[in-house]
This record gives sequence, structure tokens and C-alpha cells, in this order.
Amino acid sequence: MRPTTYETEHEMQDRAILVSLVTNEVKRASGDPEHSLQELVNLAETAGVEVLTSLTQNKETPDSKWFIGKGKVEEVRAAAEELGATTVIFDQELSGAQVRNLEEALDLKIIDRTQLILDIFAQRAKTREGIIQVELAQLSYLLPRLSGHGKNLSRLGGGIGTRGPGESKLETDRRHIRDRISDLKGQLEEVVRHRTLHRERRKKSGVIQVALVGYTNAGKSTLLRELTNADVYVENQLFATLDPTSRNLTLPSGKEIVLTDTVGFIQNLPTDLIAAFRATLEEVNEADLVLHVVDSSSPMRDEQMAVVDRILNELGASGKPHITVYNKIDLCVTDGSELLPASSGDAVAMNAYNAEDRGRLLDLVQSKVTGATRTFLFPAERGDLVALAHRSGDVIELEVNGEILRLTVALNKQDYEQHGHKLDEFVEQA
Ligand SMILES: Nc1nc2c(ncn2[C@@H]2O[C@H](COP(=O)(O)OP(=O)(O)OP(=O)(O)O)[C@@H](O)[C@H]2O)c(=O)[nH]1
Ligand SMILES: [Mg+2]
Repeated sequence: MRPTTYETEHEMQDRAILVSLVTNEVKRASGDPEHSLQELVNLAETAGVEVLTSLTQNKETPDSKWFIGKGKVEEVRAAAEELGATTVIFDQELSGAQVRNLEEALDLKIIDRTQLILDIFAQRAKTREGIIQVELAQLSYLLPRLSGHGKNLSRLGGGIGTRGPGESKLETDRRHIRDRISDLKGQLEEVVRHRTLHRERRKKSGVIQVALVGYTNAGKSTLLRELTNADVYVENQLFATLDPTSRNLTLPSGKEIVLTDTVGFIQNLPTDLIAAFRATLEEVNEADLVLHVVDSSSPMRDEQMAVVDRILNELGASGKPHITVYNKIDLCVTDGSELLPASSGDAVAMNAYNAEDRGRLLDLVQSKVTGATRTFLFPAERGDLVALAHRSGDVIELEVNGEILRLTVALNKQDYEQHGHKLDEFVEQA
């Protein structure tokens, strides 16, 4: 029972008016409301909606019945009539009652930011895991909002086009939805178990895991593609990537690592969605090194970095070794009033399409995943120790000096912690 697709069910393009309510809370939480609204335009267009116009209202707190003020509702109605709108999309999350009241008053389809993001995810999900996760998030969003009947109910589940959890499911009652949710959770657990096993196998093989994370559209998939020739989807749109893709990559030293691309983050990411995508995001938790990819050219760069940091923190991945990749540096324009991000011991300023820049990134990755070099002196008969040294890092030099083997190894931190400490007593004394 996968979400219905845009192609099969969509008959007429949604024509939408966007509405943002700027409360004190909104100003505090997400900085410039203009940027948030621009992001909503991008999201709507990504979902295949034609954006007619946008309206904002400044108001201390949301109206409990209408979300926006009653007068603003009239303004939306007038604009909708004039422009021939079919849909109103709100930049914040609405309650079920607010959706119903607005639908009744306006006789238009009402969608909030959360539902819009869920719709995009439903369009994009391709793997079994992605599809389960999206449906789970959709139903968790829907369940507390199910209290009307008839047309309101079917509208509420409809979403953009008629994606969303699908018509047939809307006729079922809450109990059915709860059953479906627990069924999906079961399926997801199965997927998680599978993924965990796979990851543990990779881990046992001693391969270093590096995760690309960042705000949506920062250039994560571009980097994966440019670094590994992976055939991944790169698009100038939000949420191009939903499912994690992993590829092997060889560092300049010859060491192999696994690089994983992940779903992009966005401000006000619906909590249901984060919960549903936890399994996928676990990849980040398991990584030895996190590459935080930033669109340096975005006017919202700092806010976007803060969103990513906050979500990493929620995932419990904030203490990990990480590199900030200031990507798209070629698109940065500066009038001199503002400093461009610069490379440092923990950061690279780069253009993903520039080979030299990628070389600098790889050098930094290498320095992060490789520990110090150490030289060991083994008695010639201890071949087992040589094997152990191999497992603990990259052997740089091996000399045989009569009865003594002299071995220089670039230790890999994690592998060394696992078994390399047995070598300590053979370290060459300076
Ligand atoms: N000029 C320039 N464009 C870039 C650079 N890196 C990526 N892009 C472009 O930015 C857009 C988004 O790139 P993606 O790699 O799809 O971004 P992403 O982070 O994977 O995005 P999501 O999967 O949506 O989260 C594409 O149009 C890329 O061609 C860069 O360094 N310079
Ligand atoms: Mg991507």
C-alpha cells in the first residue's frame, strides 16, 4: 500500500496562494520570515504546484479558529477568486480544526508546511524503506487530525494532487489507521534490523564510514557523484535525495572508505518525519566522520547551519569528528562587507565541481581518519603481529634488519582502538 503517485492521480495542477503568519514566535525561531516564505515557494514548486501569490500577516499569536485573522481570511478569499486558486498553503503547521474551518470558509484545499513536505517525500520515496517511512509519517500526521466526516475528511488526506495516504485509506476509521501504523512500524523494524546487520558487517571489516549531511540542496549528492562517479540524482530542488546511498572511495593514501549521502534537512522539519526517518538517519550516528555540507552562497547560510547542528544534536551525533564543507564557494558574491568562509583544520571552502578543491577535501578527510604514524620493532618470527599491524592501519614501510622487523604504520584510530593496542609494547623508542 504505497502512497499514490503524482502521475497516476494528478489531473489538474494545483494553483496555490501561499500564506505566512509572522508571529513573535516565528521571528524568534527562524530569523527572517521572508526567507522562510521563499523556501515555501521552492517547496511548493518542487511539489509541482503553481504559485500564484503569497500573503503575510503579522500577528502576535495565531487565531485558534482560523490560524490567521478573520479579516485575512476574507483577503485570501478575494485573492483566490481573482486569481483562480484551488489551494491555500500555509507556511506553518495547522491544527485539524483550523484546516476544517478554513476549508469550510474558503471552499479551497488547505495544506500546511508539514503536509507539503510529506507530499514531496511521498513523490520521491523509491525504496521500500523510504516508502514505509513516508507512509508512517503521513498517517502519524493524519491521525490526530481525524475528527470530521465526509468531504472534510477526504480533503484532509488529499494533499497536493491526490497524493497523501490514498483515497481508500481515508474511508477507514482511526482504528484501521492505528493498525496500519503498528503494521508499518513492524515492517520498519525489519528494515532497521537488516540495515544494522549490514552496517555491522561493514564495521567489522574495518572500513571507515563517512556521512554527508546538510541542509537540503547544499550539494551532498553532487559531492558523492563527483568524488565517486556514483550515478546519483542531483537536482536544483529541495529533497532530491531521500534514501541513503553509499559508495566506496579511495583516499590518496590508498585507504578505502565508505561515503554515504543522506536526506537533506530543513527548518521546521516535521517531527513525525524525523521520527519516521530515524532509521535512515542512524547512518549518521554510526559514521566515524561527518561531513557537514553547507551552501555557502545561501543568504540563510548561518540559519541553515544552525538547523543542521540542532538536528545532529537531536540525533546524538553532535560529538562526532566532523568537517564543515563550505560548498558552492564559486557562487558566493561578496561586496567586501562580509568575509567568505575559509578553509581551516576543520573546514574546506570549495566548489564541488573543481577537482583541485575535491583533492583538498580528501586530504582533510584523510588526516581526520588516519591517526599518527608509528614505528614498531618486531622479532622476525612474529608474523602474526605484522598481520595485526595491517589490520590497525596502513603499512607505510617494512624493513627487515636481521632478526628484527621494522614496521611503520599510519594508524587508523578506530581500528587501533579495537585491536591495535596489543602492539604498544613494540613501539620503537625514540
Ligand atoms: N555552482 C555550484 N553548484 C553546485 C555546487 N554543488 C552543488 N551544486 C548544485 O546545487 C544543486 C543541488 O545539488 P544536490 O547535490 O542535488 O544537493 P543535495 O544536498 O544532495 O540536495 P538534497 O538531496 O535535495 O538534500 C544542483 O543543481 C547542483 O548542481 C557547487 O559547488 N557549485
Ligand atoms: Mg541529494
